Amino acid sequence: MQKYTVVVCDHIHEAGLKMLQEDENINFIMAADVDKKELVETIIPQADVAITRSSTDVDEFFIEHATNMKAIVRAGVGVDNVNIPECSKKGIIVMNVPTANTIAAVELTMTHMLSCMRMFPYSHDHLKNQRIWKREKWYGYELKGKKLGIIGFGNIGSRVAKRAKAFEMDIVAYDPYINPSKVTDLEMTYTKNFDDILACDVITIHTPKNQETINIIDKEEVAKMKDGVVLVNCARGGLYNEDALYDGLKSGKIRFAGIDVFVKEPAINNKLLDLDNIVVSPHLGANTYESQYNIGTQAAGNAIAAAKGIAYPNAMNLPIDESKIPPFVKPFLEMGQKIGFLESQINKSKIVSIKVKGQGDIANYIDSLATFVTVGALSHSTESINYVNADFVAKEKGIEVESVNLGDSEVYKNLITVKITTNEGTTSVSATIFEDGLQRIVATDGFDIEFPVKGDIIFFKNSDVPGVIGSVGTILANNNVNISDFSLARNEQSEALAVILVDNAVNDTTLSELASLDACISVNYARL
Ligand SMILES: NC(=O)C1=CN([C@@H]2O[C@H](COP(=O)(O)OP(=O)(O)OC[C@H]3O[C@@H](n4cnc5c(N)ncnc54)[C@H](O)[C@@H]3O)[C@@H](O)[C@H]2O)C=CC1
Ligand SMILES: O=C(O)C(=O)COP(=O)(O)O
Repeated sequence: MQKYTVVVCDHIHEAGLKMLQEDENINFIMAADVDKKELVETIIPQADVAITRSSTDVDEFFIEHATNMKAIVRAGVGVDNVNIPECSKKGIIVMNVPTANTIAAVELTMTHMLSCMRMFPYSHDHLKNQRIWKREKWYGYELKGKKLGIIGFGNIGSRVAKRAKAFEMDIVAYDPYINPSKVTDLEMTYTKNFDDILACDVITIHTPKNQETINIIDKEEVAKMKDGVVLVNCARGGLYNEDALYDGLKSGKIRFAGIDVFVKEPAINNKLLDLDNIVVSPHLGANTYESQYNIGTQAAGNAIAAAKGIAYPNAMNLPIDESKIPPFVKPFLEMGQKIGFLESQINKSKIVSIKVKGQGDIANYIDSLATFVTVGALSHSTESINYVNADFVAKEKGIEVESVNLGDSEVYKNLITVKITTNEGTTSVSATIFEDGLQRIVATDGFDIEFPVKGDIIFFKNSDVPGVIGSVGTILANNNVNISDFSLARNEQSEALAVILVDNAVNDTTLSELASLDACISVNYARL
């Protein structure tokens, strides 16, 4: 029985572990307590799939050792510690579990916000640990009537907004990547001006960590804020520059901060911990039983599916999200791959360029189509090629891949044309899919000729003189090759092309005999 190894690199809910344990095709290794260097050097090389959380960096060191890896499942949302481009180069699919911990992160954000307003952990400590009853020391502020600036209005940010509204806060949201109505429909203020956020009483951030968002709040932004502002960060360390945060808290410009995440975790030596006006938690945004149950079971299910090659839910580096494409696109992608494969067999030499043109609605998916064509074109020369690394492999091999959207199609509803240039020449194939689902090539190398995209195909090009078809038929018959379909076309240079579909594989002797006919210009053979 085929067995796949799934390595669990960080702690996930036991219900997820049970799923892995009970699947007879899965050999599961629990490595959450293994030292990270040892994990990478000794266990990761065995893994078909790894499940990780924020404690395991999927960096170059990790990826270098992931010699068998098909997929990585990030059991959570943020993938800032996963080097996705390097994974793509190696053909490793990266998946996350995007919404399973939303509520946990939302509720932790509210916890921090309220804790900051009432200095709750400090009054708690005063009474519980220091046994001091001093009510006059602990005056706080109310959320009601305060302006809350939310940076990032996605799954978490938008839900924080709804809860804050229930506390009668005025919400101002900054997120350039959403439709403003997502905010205004909730009777909240949408802004494109970041200064509007800086003018708020309380600011919370819920964006991914990337080049655009790192240090989105730095010294300059803190300087523009209201005196006594409260800052909350339950997204990622470094979105608020930690030095700016420290200085702002130290000076009192920032009255209080609620921080769940740090640039370097575990953050036991972070200087922010020395301050008296900060509430901290050790990256607990996702730590509820409900959320960890959801994440653990979803991550395990997705890891099992990926290990078996059945599905890659929430894959982040596939060329196309299959759940979001209209049904007519997928057969075109499959056909594009077949055409790439077909053309690579006609000119068997180094590919220099691949040009993919689309007409009709399919033209909107031309980049994805180009990826599938590339996979097909390189599949016999590059064993490790797949949809994830196709673009990188092509670049590495110096192959120029171009995709062109030609807009509307005149004759066919949708038409794709694939032109592949090698050191030995250029081939071009145009194809469509008819209403009945039939995949047909409708032109090749300037000949208008129609034939199905399947089977064993001989391309016989000759000078257009009498008697050639008979001779071709005789050679094939003498070699026991049965013809299933025969199409013929001529061009203006008095050349003819016969595309002959045959029932069985054609050997080199047969092809040489065909090539030796006087009228023959070229013979090519492809198997799909
Ligand atoms: N502390 C914790 O344990 C947890 C932290 N997180 C963090 O929270 C982040 C957000 O999570 P979700 O809301 O689920 O993600 P999401 O993808 O639903 O929302 C992110 C939002 O940020 C917006 N955005 C992106 N760049 C922006 C920019 N430059 N300025 C303003 N807005 C921008 C996006 O348009 C999107 O609406 C995650 O990326 C993760 O890093 C998530 C879960 C738990
Ligand atoms: O899902 C996220 O982005 C989180 O930050 C949660 O991280 P964790 O899985 O708890 O290490």
